[in-house]
Amino acid sequence: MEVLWTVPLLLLIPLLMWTSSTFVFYFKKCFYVAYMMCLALLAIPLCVLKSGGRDVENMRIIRSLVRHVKYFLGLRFEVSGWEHLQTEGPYVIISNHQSSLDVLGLMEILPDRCTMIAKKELVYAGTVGLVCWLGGIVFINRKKTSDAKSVMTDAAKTMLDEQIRLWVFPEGTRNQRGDLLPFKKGAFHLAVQAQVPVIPIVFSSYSNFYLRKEKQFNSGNSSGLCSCFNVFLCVRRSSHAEVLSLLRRHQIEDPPKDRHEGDDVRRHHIPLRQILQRDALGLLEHLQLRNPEQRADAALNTNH
Ligand SMILES: CCCCCCCCCCCCCCCC(=O)SCCNC(=O)CCNC(=O)[C@H](O)C(C)(C)COP(=O)(O)OP(=O)(O)OC[C@H]1O[C@@H](n2cnc3c(N)ncnc32)[C@H](O)[C@@H]1OP(=O)(O)O
Ligand SMILES: CCCCCCCC/C=C\CCCCCCCC(=O)OC[C@@H](O)COP(=O)(O)O
Repeated sequence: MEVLWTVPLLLLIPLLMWTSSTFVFYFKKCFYVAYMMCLALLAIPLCVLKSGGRDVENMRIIRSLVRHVKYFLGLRFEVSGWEHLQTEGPYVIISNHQSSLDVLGLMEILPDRCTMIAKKELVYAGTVGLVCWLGGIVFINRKKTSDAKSVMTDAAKTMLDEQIRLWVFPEGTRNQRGDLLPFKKGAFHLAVQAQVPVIPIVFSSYSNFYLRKEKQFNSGNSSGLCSCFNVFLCVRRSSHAEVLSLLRRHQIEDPPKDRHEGDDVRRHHIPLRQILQRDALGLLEHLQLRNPEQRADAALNTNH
């Protein structure tokens, strides 16, 4: 009896996938969340066996478990600028944040001994939350600046003591408007306090295949094999000397002279944002030149 119901239901899914883009959107999103939850369930014992608990080394396991998920969603990555990540010691990575799908791009290039700063709510996300904790993710309470600041100050120390790299989304929230939100300052304080380089990474706009409001999660590729998901990652390493010279070039106040004065990093986010925008634009132009049919209109806008 149950079989009689199951068969048409199973047939209904491909039919809806074929006919309704909204269904495809929800199906892919649900699949993504459910599958990540299952992968996390698998990752938990592996992490505990490997490290006995919370440890940034667990990110290797998480990374290798997550990397194939893109194939199920029909996504593909193109990465440029790898060489800038091949740098010794700790650094802060900053990148734009469009969606929870960023996790896939992040895991694609995640360097060893690198973990993230995340909102504290994520730790309650079931098995995914537990895995985040096991992977050494630093959780902050965005509603309590003083708490978040002290957690990040501790993180600066841990970075140096344990040679850890930290990935921060300086916009502080997801943003799919095609531009960059004004940066929060924590990532730059972190870099100055730990005296480590900042490496900006730019994910090109997802708008040619993923639109949350319009409920679109397309394959977008006429070949029908998989969607053409071009995430161009522009990785540009900027040492403090570079940041400071940029500050000068933009005629922003004199740069701090040492790490204590360097605590005052209010001004750093401005040139770094420009770097992100300029690099993203450069890459989007490149994308458009190679694939003129693709939209580059969601380029990070330069009017900021
Ligand atoms: C198999 C497995 C499957 C499962 C798979 C697992 C997936 C595993 C991947 C997960 C991936 C996660 C991805 C998460 C993604 C997010 O959760 S994004 C949301 C969380 N991230 C962030 O919020 C970014 C970091 N936030 C910041 O840095 C913010 O600055 C803070 C610290 C929260 C404070 O924010 P705010 O108060 O709103 O604003 P802000 O203007 O920045 O700061 C206020 C003042 O504090 C000062 N300040 C800020 N920070 C500091 C500081 N550290 N020291 C001194 N002063 C500071 C500022 O300078 C400013 O003062 P003024 O200069 O204006 O005088
Ligand atoms: C008890 C169950 C709760 C279920 C919660 C669903 C958990 C999601 C599960 C699988 C997705 C895997 C990737 C998770 C990483 C999500 C990172 C993320 O995107 O966090 C949001 C944060 O950047 C900013 O949040 P807001 O834009 O300010 O809001």
